[in-house]
Amino acid sequence: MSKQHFPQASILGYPRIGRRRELKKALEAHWAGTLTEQQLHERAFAVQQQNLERLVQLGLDPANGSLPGDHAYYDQVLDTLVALGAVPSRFAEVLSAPLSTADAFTLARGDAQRAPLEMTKWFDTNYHYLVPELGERTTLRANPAGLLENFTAHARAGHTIRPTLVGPISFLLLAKAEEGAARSGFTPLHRIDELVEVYAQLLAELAAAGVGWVQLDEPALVTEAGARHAVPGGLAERVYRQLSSGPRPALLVTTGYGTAGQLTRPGEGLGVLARAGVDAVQVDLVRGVAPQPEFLGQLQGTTVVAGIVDARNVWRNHLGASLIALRALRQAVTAAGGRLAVGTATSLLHVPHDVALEGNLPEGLADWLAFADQKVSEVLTLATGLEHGEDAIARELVATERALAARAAYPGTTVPAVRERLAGLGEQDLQRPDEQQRAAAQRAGLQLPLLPTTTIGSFPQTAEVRAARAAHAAGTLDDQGYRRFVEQEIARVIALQEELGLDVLVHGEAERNDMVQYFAENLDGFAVTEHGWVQSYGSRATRPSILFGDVTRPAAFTVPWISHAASLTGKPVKGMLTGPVTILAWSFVRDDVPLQTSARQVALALRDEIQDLQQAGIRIIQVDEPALRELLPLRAAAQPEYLRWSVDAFRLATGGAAAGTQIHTHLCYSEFGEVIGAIDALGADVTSIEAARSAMEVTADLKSFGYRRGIGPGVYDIHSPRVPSQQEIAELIGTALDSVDRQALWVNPDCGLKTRGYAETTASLANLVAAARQVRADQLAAI
Ligand code: MET
Ligand SMILES: [Zn+2]
Repeated sequence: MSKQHFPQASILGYPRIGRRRELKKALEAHWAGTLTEQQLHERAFAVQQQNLERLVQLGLDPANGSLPGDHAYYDQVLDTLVALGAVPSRFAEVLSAPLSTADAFTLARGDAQRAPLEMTKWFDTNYHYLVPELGERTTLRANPAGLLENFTAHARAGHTIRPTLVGPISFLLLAKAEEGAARSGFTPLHRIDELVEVYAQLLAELAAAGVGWVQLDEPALVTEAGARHAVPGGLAERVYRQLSSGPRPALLVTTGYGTAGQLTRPGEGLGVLARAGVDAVQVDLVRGVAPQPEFLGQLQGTTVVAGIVDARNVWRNHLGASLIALRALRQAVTAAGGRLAVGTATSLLHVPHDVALEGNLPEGLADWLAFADQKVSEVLTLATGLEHGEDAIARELVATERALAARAAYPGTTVPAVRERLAGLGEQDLQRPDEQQRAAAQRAGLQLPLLPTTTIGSFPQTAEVRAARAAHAAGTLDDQGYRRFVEQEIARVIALQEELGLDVLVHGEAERNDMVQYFAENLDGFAVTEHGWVQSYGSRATRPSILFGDVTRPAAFTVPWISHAASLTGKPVKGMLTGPVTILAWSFVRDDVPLQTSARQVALALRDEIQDLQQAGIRIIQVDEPALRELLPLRAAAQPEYLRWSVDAFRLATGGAAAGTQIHTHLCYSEFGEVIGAIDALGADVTSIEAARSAMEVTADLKSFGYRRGIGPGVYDIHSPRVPSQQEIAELIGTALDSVDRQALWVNPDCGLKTRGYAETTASLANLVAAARQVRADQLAAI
């Protein structure tokens, strides 16, 4: 069978939330009951249509399959689950295939009896997907209705979209074994043959309905043997041979987020898919390695889609360099019997819609940036350049060179004083006094009880708090009025904590819209956007800051709030900082200096802040690193180097703290097994860590690692409004005491409380304090 030619220019996916977050608003209105399901469908369709119209306006062909059909109300993994009819057994009582939109929301949000599907980060990004649950008998049944309806509706409006699904291998590798199923050694991948049948059926139905192209995303193909999501050798070939052989639309298989197959043989994985029969294969040239001619083999007319435009960062593409790379690749691909097309490295889901929406960026910055819409234009420009030569895109090439030169020459890009300070650092700057000395000084200075209780930092962000911050940002509340408001809020939170009887207090973080953006706003070298929203999960989006220059700290910025809190109580107040890795992980970072250089710069700014906090008399300082695990490279070979510099950045930030200053850190959002060594190497005196949902598993891991310093495994899950009982918390503390020395154990929630309401927060914390007191008394009695 001769292969279909994939269009010369396309993108793998586009932001789904809408230029003004229309989809978010519609979803939330629907969940709140003010929008019917029909109205939700209409609004969502309108958002999709607006996006498609925009893409056509930017130059994508509306008819040849270059328009992505990656719409999802909540998550693309969830939609794939729906299309496969893979209803998790624990929902089988209330849901059955074919699943409706309402059913999908039940899976995503849970119901009174059932917790929602687990959510976890999509590869090394800040996007969260819902984790499918599969057992030996989970039903699998093709459910093409949603895909077909969507395709047909858009076709009627003149847009031929390319329906997109997560591919079978990635779907199973990202799924988890159903509880109970895990015991017999079952893994979801055992179901691959049945699942491939279901995909084959879906493809057949799509083909019958006139769908021209389907995109199957197989990012798991970039992981390696031994990794968490490892793909067994030979599997991709077998699966795609089978999928290619039946009746089907033309197939594009994407492998974004790295290099498919073995890193040492770039191009081999691509060749395998090509020979298996798929029509087009996309490769990630940004995070991955360019295919080498000797590994490609015969491509048999396959289109190779060169993912050359970065879809995870916001910088303008260096068109000239890209064109050179594309030409070299075209030569290799053509020699191997393939064709070359141009695309993005991954879906543009990871970047905001449009730079043109921004009105308040620092001078010049807009011209250096490319959000989704600009990236679409870049893909089109590169495709034109590749086909018709440089002259055809001369204007764009010149504009790019000019922007890059202006960026390099901008005074904030390289700040000599920062570079000199970095160059002067040595190992001694990362070193704190030895542990025993620290422990003794802190014991004497802090006088904490056994099993000290504390919280992770933020208190509920009420509508009032958000309104005051918005009024201040809009200029309707002046600085003084705002300061007074935040100080009152701090006083309220301090009084509440005293009343509850917590041992180490926090100021509550009312002044922070977001734990990263607040730091970006107060450090030079970062810019914040107005409309730069990026989907994080479901209806939630974050607005990452943009790091564009060397980092400096114009003035102490947390000190006034923390000292105010400390002035109101006799108890220790914990200063609250966000760590260097997390600040970078949740921002768009520079592409002109190594990430570790930026991490050291941020660390120095935090080091100065810690100095100032100490000077103000603050004796406990927490440096949050919830994203430490998130940036861990997918490739094992790259992990040690990352862990070295990320740990060093934390140590640089905290290395100036005196022996008597207790440094805390906080980690959440992940499985920590793989990075326990790094957590230990951070050297924090106390580490609070998410643990309630995994029944304190992490404490056992820490024990077997030999971790000995303070540890606060979270004893209640703050992601749900449920109030844990005193008994339940006491039991969790008991479990933790099986692995943790009582002198080292702290009692705290899993994470910050800012998304919670006051009623449940107060009740939960009261139970937490009571439970700690109960166990404390038992322990003291046993001594
Ligand atoms: N200090 C922060 C808070 O309490 C830590 C959050 S970690 C995602 O909100
Ligand atoms: Zn947290």
